[in-house]
Amino acid sequence: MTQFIKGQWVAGLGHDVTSKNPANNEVIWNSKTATPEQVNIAVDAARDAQFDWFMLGFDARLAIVEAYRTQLEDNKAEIAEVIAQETGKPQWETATEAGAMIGKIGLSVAAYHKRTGSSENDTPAGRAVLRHKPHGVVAVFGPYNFPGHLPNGHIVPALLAGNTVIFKPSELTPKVAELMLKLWDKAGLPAGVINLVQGELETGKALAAHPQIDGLFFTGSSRTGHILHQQYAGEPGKILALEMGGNNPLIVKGVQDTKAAVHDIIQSAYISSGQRCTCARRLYVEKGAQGDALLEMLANAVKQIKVGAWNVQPQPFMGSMISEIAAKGMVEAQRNLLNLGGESLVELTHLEVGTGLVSPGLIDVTNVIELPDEEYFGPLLQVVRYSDFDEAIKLANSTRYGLSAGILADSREDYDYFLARIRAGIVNWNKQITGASGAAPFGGVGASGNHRASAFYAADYCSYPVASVEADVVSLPANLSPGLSL
Ligand SMILES: NC(=O)C1=CN([C@@H]2O[C@H](COP(=O)(O)OP(=O)(O)OC[C@H]3O[C@@H](n4cnc5c(N)ncnc54)[C@H](O)[C@@H]3O)[C@@H](O)[C@H]2O)C=CC1
Ligand SMILES: O=C(O)CCC(=O)N[C@@H](CCC(=O)O)C(=O)O
Repeated sequence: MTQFIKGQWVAGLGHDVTSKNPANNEVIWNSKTATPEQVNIAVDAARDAQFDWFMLGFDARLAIVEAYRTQLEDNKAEIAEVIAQETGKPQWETATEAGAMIGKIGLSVAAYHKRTGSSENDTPAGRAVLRHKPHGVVAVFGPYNFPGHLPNGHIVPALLAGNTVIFKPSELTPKVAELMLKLWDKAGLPAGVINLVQGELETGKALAAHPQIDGLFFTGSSRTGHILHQQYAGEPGKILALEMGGNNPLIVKGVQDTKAAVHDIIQSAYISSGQRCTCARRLYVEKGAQGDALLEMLANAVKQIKVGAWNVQPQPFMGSMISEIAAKGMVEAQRNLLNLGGESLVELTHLEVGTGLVSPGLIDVTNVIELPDEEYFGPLLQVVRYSDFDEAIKLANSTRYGLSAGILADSREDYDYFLARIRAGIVNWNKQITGASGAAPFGGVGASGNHRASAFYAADYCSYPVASVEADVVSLPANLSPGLSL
C-alpha cells in the first residue's frame, strides 16, 4: 500500500517500480505506480477536502502542522536513515536534511505572517482590508537530491495557507515520500488534505495536466520545468512555481588564505556529490603563479576527498550518486569536455560497477572554445583561467541559467563590482555557494526559475491577495457625485 489517497493507504494499480540503494543496488522499496485514474481520484479527494481545510482557520491548520513537526522530531533518526539509504548521501548530511525539514515549520509560519498576513486600515472610502486566500488544489513535484526537504518546502507553506496537496515525489525516492506521508497521517491531517501519488512520467503527466489543479509547485531539472512551462502556456489562472537547475560560477580573485579558498570551493562543488542545484560548476581562477598555487592545492585536496557508502565509518564526505546511470552520465560528461579540448586535473571515475559511487573530478576547460552551457549534475568542477576581472565576470554570466554565483576575494570593492554585474538569484561573497538559508528567498533567474522564489518566499506563491473595502452598514456618502440626486 504505497499511495495515500483520501486518507487511505491504497495499492498502486499501474506497473511495478522499485527503489534501490545506489551504493549497493539492494532493493529497498517496491510497489506499483499510481495510474492516471488514481491521480484523478487523488485530485477529487483534494478538491473535496479543500474548502473545509481552509475554513478550519489558520490556528487549527497550524496545530496540525505543529503535530507534524513533532512527528519529524520524534522520527528524525529514521528520516535521516531512509534518505541516506535511498539517495546514497552520507548520514551526516541527511541528518542536516532532516533538521532542515523540522526548521521549515517555524520559518513557514513566520513567512506566512510576514509575506501574506492580513492588515486593516481606515480610509475615507471605508475600511481597507487585505487578506490572502489559498489557490485551492496544488500539485507538488519533488526532485531526488533533497527528497524530504525540498518537497517539504512547498508542502508546508501550501497547507498553512489553506491549500490541499497532491504530492508526486521523484520516482527515485519513493520511500522517503512514503515516510513523510505516514508522519502527516499520524499528525492528524484530515482525509484528502494531502495525497501521495507515486510513479514515473505517466503519473507526473496525468497530475500536471489535470484540469482541476489550481497550481503546480515544481523543483527539478530545467528540462522538465520547461516542459511544464509550455504545458501551462495559455493558463494564466494557474500558478506555476518552477525551481530548476543552474550552471553556477565561482570566481577567485586576490585571496590571501588559499587553504580557506580551497575549502569553500570544495564545499561549493562537491557537497552531496555535486548533486545540488546550487553547486559550483565553473571555477574562474586568475592566470599566474597565485592561481597555479591555488589549483595545485585544490587538485590535491580533491584527490583526498573520501567517497563511500552512506553508512560506512568513518563517514565519507561524498556518498554515492543517485544511481549508476547518473554516475555513467558524469563519466560521459567528462569525456565530452575532454574531447572538446579540456585537460583533466583530477579524473572523475566510476568507482564500482552497479553503483552510483564516483570519485570527484576537476577539469581545466580554458581551451574549450565553446563550453557547453549544461548543468552536469555531479562532482565535476570545470576550471577556467582568466586574465582580467571583467573577462571573468563576462564568462561567469555566459549562461542561460542564473541560480547561484559567488566570489572569493579579499577586497570589498571587488565584491561590489561583481555583485552589480552578476546575474543570479543567490550571490555569495567569501562563502560557499551551497547551503542556502531557508530564512531567505531561494530561486534563480533565466533558465533556473520563473520568478517565483521558494524558501522564505514560498508563502507568496501559496496564496493570492484579496483586497476589500468594507463598512459595517450601507450608508450614503457625505457628498453625492455631481449629477446624482437621490
Ligand atoms: N532550484 C532548485 O530549487 C532546485 C533544483 N533542482 C534541480 O533538480 C534536478 C534534479 O532533480 P530531478 O529529480 O532529476 O528532476 P526531474 O526534472 O527529472 O524530476 C522532477 C520531478 O518531475 C517529474 N517529471 C519529470 N518529467 C515530467 C513531465 N514531463 N511531466 C510531469 N512531471 C515530470 C519527476 O517524476 C519528478 O517528480 C537538477 O537539475 C537540479 O538542479 C534540485 C533541487 C533544487
Ligand atoms: O528551501 C530552503 O529552505 C533553502 C534552499 C536550500 O535548502 N537549498 C539547498 C539545496 C538546494 C539544492 O537542492 O540543490 C542549498 O542551497 O544547498
